[in-house]
Amino acid sequence: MDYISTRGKVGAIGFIDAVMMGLADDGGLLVPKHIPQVSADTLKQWQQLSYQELALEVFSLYIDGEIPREDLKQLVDDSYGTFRDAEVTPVRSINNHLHILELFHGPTFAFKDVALQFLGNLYSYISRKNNSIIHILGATSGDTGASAIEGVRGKEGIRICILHPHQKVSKVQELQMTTVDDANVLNLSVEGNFDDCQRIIKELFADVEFKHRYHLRAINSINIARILAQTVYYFYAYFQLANQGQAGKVNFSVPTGNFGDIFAGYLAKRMGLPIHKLILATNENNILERFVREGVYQPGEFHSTYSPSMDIQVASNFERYLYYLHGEDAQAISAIMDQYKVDGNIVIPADKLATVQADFVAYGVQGEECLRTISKYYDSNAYLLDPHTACGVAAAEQFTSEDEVTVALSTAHPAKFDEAIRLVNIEQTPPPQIEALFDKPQFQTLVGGSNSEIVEQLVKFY
Ligand SMILES: Cc1ncc(COP(=O)(O)O)c(C=O)c1O
Ligand SMILES: N[C@@H](CCOP(=O)(O)O)C(=O)O
Repeated sequence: MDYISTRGKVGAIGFIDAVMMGLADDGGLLVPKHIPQVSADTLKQWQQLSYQELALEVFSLYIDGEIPREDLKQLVDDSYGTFRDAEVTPVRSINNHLHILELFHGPTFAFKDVALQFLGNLYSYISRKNNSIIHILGATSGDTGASAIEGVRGKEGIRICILHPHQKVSKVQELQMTTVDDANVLNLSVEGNFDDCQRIIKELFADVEFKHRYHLRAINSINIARILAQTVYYFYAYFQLANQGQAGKVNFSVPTGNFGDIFAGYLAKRMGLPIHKLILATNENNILERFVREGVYQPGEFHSTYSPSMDIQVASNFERYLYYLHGEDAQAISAIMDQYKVDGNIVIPADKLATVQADFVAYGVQGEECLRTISKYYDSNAYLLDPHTACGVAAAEQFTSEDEVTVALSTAHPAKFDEAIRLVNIEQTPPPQIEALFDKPQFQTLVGGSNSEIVEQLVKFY
């Protein structure tokens, strides 16, 4: 399988090179040259597979023999052996129309573990096999950082530096990252918001000489491996419903920030999974909702919300979608992204907007509605939603017709966001792993938001 850049200036490279490159060297994002197609017969065969078996099949399509199957199987088994639920990503039925896909049974209680347990092990594998130096640089609004650190802490040959926005992540998220005392981990708490952190790391990755000199590798969803791993649970959830006799139209509702998780759903659909609607849910940071409704992509004012991990204006994976929206025309994307730097917005014509609106429906959830949704499902079903999941569930309510069911992706455990849960007067007992964090010392360095300050820290660390 070959990978190419959305901007057309990185030629066909293999899977491992794509993982190691992270952000494409021309500033674009890597995508598979051809999206593998899964036939109806294959879907039928896959329906009975365990999560691990299914992941092995999906990864094999994209890795295409570059990693021997036995090794890949071991990577998959190691990655999902750390999950607390035997099904890895189980589906819970709430009512006849709503099912919750629980993606938070990994070590850090967020959906990021599904991809980052795998990517951590993959980096370790590549480092051992190819003697490669792995210096991970990532930005987080709270969950990716904790999960990536957990995936590689203490691993030989790997160092990881994570930038998080100072005091803009939940207490549990902060503790999960900063109580790790392994010498290969550096946490930088940056004055600014997540978009600032993400902009800094992208600028450093775009400086190809710097990136190569310091062997910088990505763990954010700019890395194509993240997206591929996240497609697996769309298939798995669909099969779980099919196995329960659920025929008919199946939607997925996805709380969205960086457009990574919902892009994985889009990819699964393009591979042949018969997803009906892809419902895009945002919080007040609703750039993507506005794009789907109006065809204008324009960062707006930053809001701190009850769902802080989705407090994102500049959505990394949007460029991957634009690439498919423009018929895989890398020249067009290169021109659009150059013009975006000048204009600060992207406006698509009416025919393309019609395609967008066929691909997605979107709903922006305000804070009060998010909290109301948490209370509602707690009272009616004794089910506690985290605030990100609540956005997805509120959006599912808007778009699920009588003849449809919606799978709402539950992207985090509510114990990670107790600040919001307390506002609706719900007392939760945190899992012991989370409770234990409060007794541990923290390790982090507070830095200003300038690139030079970050570079100074990185050069010392790597
Ligand atoms: C808990 C949670 N939900 C939803 C999202 C949104 O996912 P994505 O950025 O892939 O759109 C994130 C992170 O971005 C998250 O941490
Ligand atoms: N919500 C994310 C933001 C980074 O997104 P990613 O999917 O590109 O890693 C987080 O929790 O850090």
